[in-house]
Amino acid sequence: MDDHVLARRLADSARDLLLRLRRERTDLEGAELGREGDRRAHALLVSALGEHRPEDAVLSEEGGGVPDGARSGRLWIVDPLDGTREYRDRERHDWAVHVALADGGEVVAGAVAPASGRTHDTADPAPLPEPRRRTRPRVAVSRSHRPPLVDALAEVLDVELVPMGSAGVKAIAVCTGAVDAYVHDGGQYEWDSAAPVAVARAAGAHASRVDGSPLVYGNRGASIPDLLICRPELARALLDALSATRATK
Ligand SMILES: Nc1ncnc2c1ncn2[C@@H]1O[C@H](COP(=O)(O)O)[C@@H](OP(=O)(O)O)[C@H]1O
Repeated sequence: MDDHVLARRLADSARDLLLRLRRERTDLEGAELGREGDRRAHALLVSALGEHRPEDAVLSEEGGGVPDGARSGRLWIVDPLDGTREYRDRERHDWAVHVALADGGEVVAGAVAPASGRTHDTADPAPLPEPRRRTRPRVAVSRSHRPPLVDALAEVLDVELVPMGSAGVKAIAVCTGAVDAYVHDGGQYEWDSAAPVAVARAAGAHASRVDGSPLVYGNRGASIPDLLICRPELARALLDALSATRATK
């Protein structure tokens, strides 16, 4: 099984486990349900990676820190449950499982398995749909950690902000054309963005830091606090507007 197919199978298995857990464990609510989901999906992913890729390092939101030498070698970066807040609410479907592989600091494979709808991956990526004739670009933004930078962006560029949970779900929204961009700032970790970046790039989208610099994985501390994923034809305009916004902050 190649890395792309493995990423997809693991993300799908963990997503199925999380859906089953939420359906069957009606005794669990709120934070307890989120914790149990995080714990069980993490255990599944780490055990399967140990079986299929015993030589590779693993970085998980629920695991220990960044392994030594992670920046130069092969590093699986997983978020067993992205959008934990949304998962706790049985009515919501904006959460996902992320599985990505970085090699030498670059993401090279990945999958995002959302609670509903199809898994997006690097094994069989669908290209971005043709640009729609919209007057205002739609920009996905965190619903619970809304960055001031994005509100400031909306003051210099005529965009519609679309709040939703989960970085992976927002990246998929770019891939399907439901939105044109996803902008984040103010804090995030490598497991939040690695798989979303892998699948968005495989579909032909632009992905970078908000200042246009490259996304490099396997860093000590695992922090990558900001992110821009967007349709390629919007990248220049958004980067220029973000630069103008940051200059006036
Ligand atoms: N300011 C911040 N600091 C740290 N993590 C943040 C953050 N803003 C968003 N995140 C994380 O990024 C992921 C996507 O966020 P959001 O759903 O708000 O868009 C979530 O991961 P988890 O759900 O895996 O904890 C969330 O915790």
